[in-house]
This record gives sequence, structure tokens and C-alpha cells, in this order.
Amino acid sequence: MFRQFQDKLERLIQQKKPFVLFRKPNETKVELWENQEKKTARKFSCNSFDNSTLIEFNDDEVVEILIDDLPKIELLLPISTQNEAISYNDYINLIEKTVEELKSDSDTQKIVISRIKELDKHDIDLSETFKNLHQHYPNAYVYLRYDVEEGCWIGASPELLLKEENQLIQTVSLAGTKAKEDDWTDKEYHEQQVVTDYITATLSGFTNYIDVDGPFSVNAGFFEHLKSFISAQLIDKDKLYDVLKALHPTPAVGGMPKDLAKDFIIKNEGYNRTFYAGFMGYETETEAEFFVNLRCAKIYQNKVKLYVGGGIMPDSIPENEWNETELKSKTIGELLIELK
Ligand SMILES: C=C(O[C@H]1C=CC=C(C(=O)O)[C@@H]1O)C(=O)O
Repeated sequence: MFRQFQDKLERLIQQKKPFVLFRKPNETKVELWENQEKKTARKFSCNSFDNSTLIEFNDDEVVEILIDDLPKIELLLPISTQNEAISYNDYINLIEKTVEELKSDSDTQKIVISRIKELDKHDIDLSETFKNLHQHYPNAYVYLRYDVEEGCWIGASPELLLKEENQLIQTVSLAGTKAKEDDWTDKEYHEQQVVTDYITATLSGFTNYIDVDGPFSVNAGFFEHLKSFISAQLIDKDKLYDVLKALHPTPAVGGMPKDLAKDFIIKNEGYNRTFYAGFMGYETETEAEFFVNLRCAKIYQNKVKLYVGGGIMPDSIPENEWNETELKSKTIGELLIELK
């Protein structure tokens, strides 16, 4: 399999064709997918945050190898001439404006605000960085996606959006972030419960037997989150995409209610999230699994852009929100490996 994997990767790089590599949570193998441009039962999709772009790969010859055997990935990456990072003061003003919105008589309860942080790092070793993410985040969905036009995205997502197998669906309710040494308070438990209630209400129109397990404190590398595991029985298998549409964007990356929060984000955030906070995943004849694209970065020849955000509630403190996004930026930022 190694030879096949290497040949396929080399061919795709030489022909400048798009591809995606991913390692599912708790696995040790990495899959390589291309777009064979024909209808196949195996499909990978990647959807932007605002639903304006959907990329689909059909591939019935997916190859996989052990991560430790992942060969070097040498890509000609684009140069970024645009500085998209927001200043500290502008971010504080944006959070203040968001808090005002939440305290006003609008119906919004939570809005997730995000930003780009730029790192002056070049010559990233993509293969070694992928391996590093795999080692540090065993429970995450680790991926690398390349496209000549869009460049190279890499990430380690802690958030399952939707998994389906035999009409059993699974998702998670993710909210709250704390440093390892701190304790959870009632505030975070309440915040997370509101998200759980919102997700179960969203699922109730499509499913039976909704079960919630948690919340649990889960390790996210440099910090922890509160997460509940939600499962349910899908009433109609053909409604899988309707469930996906109903869940995206989740309260962990959009807010509540989702349409109001999404509108506020698009009008006020000041940059285009593109694929950050979108979702991606695969489908086969027997199962489907999609993840939210967070804890991700875009790699350029001359820099790295990290995408980081946090949930804003009426009692959020702007300085703390900046600090939280700084902490989240370490998830990928501290694991990048430069070429020797
Ligand atoms: C939006 C992000 O994190 C979300 C996921 C978990 C906890 C979050 C929080 O505590 O704010 C965020 O909602 C991000 O990392 O960019």
C-alpha cells in the first residue's frame, strides 16, 4: 500500500491536482483522497462557513498508510501579500459591540467571534507537522487539504458535527474553555447546557430516542473543554443532509439562534472565514462522518494564518476573550514544524 500511496501523492502534486489527507479520531492511518470527477459511493465534502462554497471529491480508490510512513509533501504554496490579522484594540471593540448586541433586546443569546492571527513562519514541513498534530491530538480529526487556487489548509478538529451509521447518528455539544489548572464554574456548565438543549431541540424534528452523555471535561491540548456526546435514531436516512444543514453552524462556531448569530458574524467580523468554521467529512456506502473545521490554519510560502474564535455571552470580558484566542492559537501554532 505504501508504494501506491506514494505514487498517488506524487502524481497529484506533479499534476497540481487537489487532494485531501486525513486521519480519523483515534486511528493510526492516514487516507489520501483525490477527485476522480465521476460519481462514486465514496465522497469527501468540504463546505465553507457561509455555505457559498462546497468542494466535493469522489474517489473509489482511496489509499491509506500508517501515519509514521507519511512521505514528505513538497508543495508550491502561494505567497500572501494581504495582512488579515486584526489589532488587539479592534478586536476588543468588536467584542464590546457583540456584548452590546447580546444585551440588547435582540434575540441572540450567544455569538462566536473569531479572528486571524498571522505567524511569520515559512518553509513549513507539512508531513512532520501532520505527524505532530496526530501525536498531540489523538481524539481530533487531523487533515491537510491542498488546492492550487486556495492553497493549503491544515487542522485538528475537536468537534464532531455528525456521524451516521445504520441510521444511528452522533454529534457533540462543545462549549467552554479553561486552562488545565483552573476549575470549571457554574457559568461554563450553564453555557454548555444551553448548547446541549439547543442541539437536542434541533435534532428532535428528525430523530427518535435522543440520548445525552456528559458533560465531560475533555483535553484539547493546551486547555480543556466541556463536551457532551449526543446520539439519536434518524427517522429517515434521506434526511441526513437536512440534519447537517440544521446543525451547521453549530453554537460552538456560530451562536444561538444560528441564523441571527451568523448574520451578525458576517456583517461585523471584518474578514471572510472561508473554510474556517465550515465542515468537512466523508461518506461511504455504510457510514458518514463530518467534522467542524476549527483549530485550523492556512499555510503560505511566507506565513501561516491561524483561525481562532470564542463564544461570546452577555457577561463576556473582552480582554479575556483575546487571551482565550491567543491560547487557542497554540493548538496549531506551537506544533508547526519548519523544514530543516
Ligand atoms: C471557535 C472556537 O472554539 C469553539 C470550540 C470550543 C470552545 C469554544 C469556546 O469556549 O468559546 C468555542 O466555541 C475556535 O477554536 O476557533
